[in-house]
Amino acid sequence: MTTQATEDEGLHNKTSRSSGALLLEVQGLVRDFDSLRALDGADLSVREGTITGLIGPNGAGKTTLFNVVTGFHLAQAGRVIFNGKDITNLPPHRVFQHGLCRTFQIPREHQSLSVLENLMLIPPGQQGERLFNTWFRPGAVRRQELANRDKALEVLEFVELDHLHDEYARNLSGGQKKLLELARTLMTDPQLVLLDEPGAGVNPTLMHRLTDNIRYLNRERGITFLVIEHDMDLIMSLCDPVVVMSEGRQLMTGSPEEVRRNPRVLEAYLGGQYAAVEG
Ligand SMILES: Nc1ncnc2c1ncn2[C@@H]1O[C@H](COP(=O)(O)OP(=O)(O)OP(=O)(O)O)[C@@H](O)[C@H]1O
Repeated sequence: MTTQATEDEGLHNKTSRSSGALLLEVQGLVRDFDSLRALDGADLSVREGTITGLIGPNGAGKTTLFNVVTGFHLAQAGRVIFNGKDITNLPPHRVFQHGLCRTFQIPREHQSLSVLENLMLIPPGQQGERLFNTWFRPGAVRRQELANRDKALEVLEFVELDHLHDEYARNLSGGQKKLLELARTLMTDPQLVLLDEPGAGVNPTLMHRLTDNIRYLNRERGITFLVIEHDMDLIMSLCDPVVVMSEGRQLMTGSPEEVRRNPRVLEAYLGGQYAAVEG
């Protein structure tokens, strides 16, 4: 690639990162657990086309924010706007139908189902689930099952788990389970995927595969990502912008470099993870 092309590409990325439409807006979220305020007026924006990072010290409220945005926990105050629609406190399956998917810090695979079956469970509005269709339109149900299976196999090939399609999900390694989690989100053609610590417990080889997949899906399929991660090298190389949370609210948003240099960010990490940010 020529220098000019590289520069043009850099310019294009920079422009799209700063000017893409707002896809997710989190405004003033509050969530208490008994006397503990886990989210204390949390704000966050994700622009279309970005891989946005979400960092912060342990207990900052990152996973709680994911849980509230995706309907797994109720917000006590604040709003979640996705694609211009208010989705605050919708149940998880309704959030999912809007095109917003997530993975979990600890993968939630169906252990006693095969890898392929784990994916075939996913698509919303499966014809076979509706009693009317099962009785009166068995052909349509069968066609959809076959289409789901084809799509599942295609997704498994993409994440390079196709050779394990018949394996029980419980037998996968930690890294393979993370890939399966990503694969599950891809069954729905999502607009935004929230990844909760995709790198945790994943060996370097699978980590490269996972980050390559995320970059490809972002660039070629237009999927936007919001990524919680403690591995600062991964965040700094994959994400732009990076949002920093501390004590239940946003501390700052900036480029990886701006975040790395901000003294308030270092201060927030003092007492545990200073080295991780600095390094
Ligand atoms: N279901 C829950 N019940 C009670 N307290 C909770 C619950 N979920 C989270 N918390 C508390 O809320 C605070 C924020 O937790 P959260 O998991 O959102 O932080 P985090 O930034 O994701 O941390 P980490 O990086 O360690 O995963 C913590 O003090 C945590 O103990």
